[in-house]
Amino acid sequence: MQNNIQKKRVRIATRKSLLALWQAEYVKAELEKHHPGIEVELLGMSTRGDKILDTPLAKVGGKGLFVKELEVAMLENRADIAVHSMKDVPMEFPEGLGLSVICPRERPTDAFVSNRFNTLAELPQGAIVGTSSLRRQALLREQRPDLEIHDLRGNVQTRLSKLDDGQYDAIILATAGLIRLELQDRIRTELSADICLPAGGQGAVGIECRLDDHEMIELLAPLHDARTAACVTAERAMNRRLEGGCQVPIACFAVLNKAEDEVYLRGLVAKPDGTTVLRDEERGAPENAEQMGIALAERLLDAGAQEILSAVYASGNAQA
Ligand SMILES: NCc1[nH]cc(CCC(=O)O)c1CC(=O)O
Repeated sequence: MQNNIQKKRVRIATRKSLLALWQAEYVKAELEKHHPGIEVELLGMSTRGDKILDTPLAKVGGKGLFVKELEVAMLENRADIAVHSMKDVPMEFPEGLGLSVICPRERPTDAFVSNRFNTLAELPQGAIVGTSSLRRQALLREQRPDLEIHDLRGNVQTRLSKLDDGQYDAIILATAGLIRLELQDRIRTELSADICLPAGGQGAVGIECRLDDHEMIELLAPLHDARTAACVTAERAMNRRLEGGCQVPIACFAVLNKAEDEVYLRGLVAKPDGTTVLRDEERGAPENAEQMGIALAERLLDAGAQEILSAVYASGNAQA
């Protein structure tokens, strides 16, 4: 195939939240940097996840709540690519679509955000903490069974304004989103991965496109970060084997060492009330990231994860 790229126009499908727009603008700027003269356009869209705001996220159901409408736009050729938070991207793609790029990861941790307290340990008995993620809920309860966890929906700004209204003593948000929106001043502490292991893909941005659009795949290639991709591949393989996404009490987080020859993957499956947290880990070469994720998932299943996940699904507290 020849190397001179013909395509000069790229339409990016994106959600309209400030965080989604930041991510789409980031991809636009990167494309413009690597391909001077290219024309990049943002196509803002609402997804079901954006529209249903009054129901706890874990009960809304349906995979890919935040991505489906963007995928339809690509399949109908109204858009060329979609930019996603990897945490929200389902394990399987519609036929003809796939991830072609994973961008360099932002900080992957969760952040403790409060107007009155500096750390989780400082919270008084029975304090109210806002989060809509079963993973965060379980891991907070593991540390502090006395806390009251209340649901918290909406985009990052909405969640912060609910905190400021006094509805919660503290809330937990992804550090990456706060940094991207220049809201890092709101972070009191970053929760360590030992306490609050991140969700698979957290902090990473991915680009989905039509798999037969070879010109687009070639255009996007310079945005790919192989190091982040190795980590996210291991995390997603674990999630896929557990059939879990970000709406079940599953966490997985991989790091690559400096020599770039070893991936260290940690995973867990928790009861939503935090009384049981099954943790395990795996190390291996980046080329084996996928197999590592599967192996870790299978050990967790053997250790009792199947039972925990079946109970979560049966209670209707998670999307299938
Ligand atoms: N589920 C919503 C979502 N998806 C991605 C991020 C943060 C950015 C990222 O992880 O890349 C957030 C908000 C949050 O969890 O605080």
